Amino acid sequence: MSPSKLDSTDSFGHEEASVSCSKPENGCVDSLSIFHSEKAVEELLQQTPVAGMDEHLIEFSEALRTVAKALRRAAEGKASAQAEAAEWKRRYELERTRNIQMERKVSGNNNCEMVQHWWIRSSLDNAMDMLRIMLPCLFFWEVGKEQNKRIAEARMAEQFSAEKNGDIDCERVKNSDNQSMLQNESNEYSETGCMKHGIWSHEVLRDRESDSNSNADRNKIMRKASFKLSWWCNGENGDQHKHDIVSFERGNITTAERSSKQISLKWESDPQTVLILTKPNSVSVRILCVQMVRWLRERKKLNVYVEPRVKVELVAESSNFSYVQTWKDDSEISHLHMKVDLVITLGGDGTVLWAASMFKGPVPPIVPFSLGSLGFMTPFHSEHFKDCLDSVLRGPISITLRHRLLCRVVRDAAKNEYETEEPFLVLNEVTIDRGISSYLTNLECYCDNSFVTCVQGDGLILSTTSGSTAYSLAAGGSMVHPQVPGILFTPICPHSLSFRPLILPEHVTVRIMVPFNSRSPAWASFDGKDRKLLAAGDALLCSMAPWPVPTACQVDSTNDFLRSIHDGLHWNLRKTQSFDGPRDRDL
Ligand SMILES: NC(=O)c1ccc[n+]([C@@H]2O[C@H](COP(=O)([O-])OP(=O)(O)OC[C@H]3O[C@@H](n4cnc5c(N)ncnc54)[C@H](O)[C@@H]3O)[C@@H](O)[C@H]2O)c1
Ligand SMILES: Nc1ncnc2c1ncn2[C@@H]1O[C@H](COP(=O)(O)OP(=O)(O)OP(=O)(O)O)[C@@H](O)[C@H]1O
Repeated sequence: MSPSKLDSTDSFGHEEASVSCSKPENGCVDSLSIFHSEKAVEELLQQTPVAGMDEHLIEFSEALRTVAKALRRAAEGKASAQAEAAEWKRRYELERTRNIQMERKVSGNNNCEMVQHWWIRSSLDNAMDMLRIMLPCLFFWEVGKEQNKRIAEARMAEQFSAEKNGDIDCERVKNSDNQSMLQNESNEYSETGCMKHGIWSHEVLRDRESDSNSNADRNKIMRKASFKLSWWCNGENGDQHKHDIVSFERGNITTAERSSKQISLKWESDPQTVLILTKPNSVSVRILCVQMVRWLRERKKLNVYVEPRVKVELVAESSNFSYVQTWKDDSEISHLHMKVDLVITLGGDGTVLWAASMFKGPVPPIVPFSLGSLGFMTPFHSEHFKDCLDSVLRGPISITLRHRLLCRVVRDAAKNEYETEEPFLVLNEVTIDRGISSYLTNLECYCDNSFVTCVQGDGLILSTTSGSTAYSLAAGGSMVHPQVPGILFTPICPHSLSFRPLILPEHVTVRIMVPFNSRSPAWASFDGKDRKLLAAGDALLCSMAPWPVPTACQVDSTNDFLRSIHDGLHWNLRKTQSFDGPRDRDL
């Protein structure tokens, strides 16, 4: 609408009402015309002799001003979203053209590494995913109403369900063979489709070494078992409507998605490949491993992977175990997550830590059997392994998504070269202590660049909530439900009476620095392993990793956690006071 049209409006502003209705054909208001309209409304209102008019007219003119302003803001927002979408589209087209050319080259050379091919497809997928995210955003801007948000959600669900049925999947050869998952965090988001109340994970994988005995099988396409995650609260429907953190429309602040939801894993195709990891030097573990491998292969017809050490043990037991698969060198471990549907651990908590440490990126669901002395993370009993595995393979199962910390050592000499040191992913904690030094450690601690404190004592533990029942607990930290996202900041023997432990939110980056005036260096260790020297000027950066460790629950994460602190630690165990004796009768 032009300003001149507005000039002809009568003094009651009737024509003004058409500002909000008048829209170009594409259904949205052009930002320039809105700007003019708003200006025109201002001018009109100034020209209008307000004095002497009744209150309704004044109210009406105020309302017009508000409407015009709101329309301008909406149009500006939409324009910026459109510009962003156009930029993504342009990048996508550019990448596609480049990749088609590269793909032609790759297909012309059969000896060329498939790695390259997968990487290209993965980049394409990333771009596609961005577009998929941007389009519903645009849709929100244009319509801007609750009801239409629901339509957009339904569209996204349809799209993912189409993928699930293979409409898009056939185009997607996912999970690049790129080993450096840690260097390309965005890969994580291209590997799973995300929905409001669930995640689907379904990938078509090219298995390069599915059967090392058969060359014919080398290029066989292997489909990893697909599953769906959904989360729910006790007594609440999983499809409940998501609340925004802040609702501007009604002026009410409501909380975001609750983090304490139970997560359930439902297989959408049958698991085919299982990796069994075992605690070394244990006779009971070895006996159980033999029985389990046999049962999984003969009864469940599953492919079984074990560590090279275990393969040697199994073949020594019987040559029939030659079907069991393993790897020859450690570099192959980085591909395991692409082949394995399920990991089974036979041991204690240390074996679960070991299993987690093998996956430097996404981790398949872990079923931990207890063959240790404590077992905070090992809820399954080995005597009933057939029933347990039957129900896990059938699904659905409750899982605990255990957060991990991503830790990087940054040397004073290489402050701007993070990639020079390989990062560590810890499931329990990273500990910075005085090692063999007899001096107090002196550590400067920062949280997102804000100074926290200086630790003077034996050291500091930065723990996950899963690790809260391990070393951090022994150092006086709180026990925290493993599904609570957060970083525990627990000093070890601080030489100060007031140094209480902290729990920091999950989104922060903690930086621990050994100051130049420190009398001695410090040592960092990761889940109790891999000690690294931190000299004066060196720092350790620690933040929440994007790849949690999913562990299967016996009942659910809360029940399992409470059972483990009751059974494992005898938490708050006290004889109940008897009924007889003195009473407070006056109250
Ligand atoms: N003073 C201490 O309590 C202390 C000292 C050093 C290390 N640790 C813990 O040991 C862990 C390494 O475990 P490991 O098995 O390789 O070494 P380990 O064999 O020395 O076992 C240490 C003990 O910690 C228990 N543990 C491990 N993770 C746990 C968890 N999340 N919750 C409750 N208990 C847990 C184990 O069950 C085991 O009993 C480290 O990550 C650290 O948390 C504890
Ligand atoms: N597959 C493995 N290869 C090498 N080391 C392993 C493996 N599994 C476990 N470990 C190591 O063996 C040690 C003991 O393992 P674990 O904690 O599972 O047994 P445990 O000490 O008997 O159990 P608990 O701690 O409950 O008493 C740990 O330090 C762990 O890192």
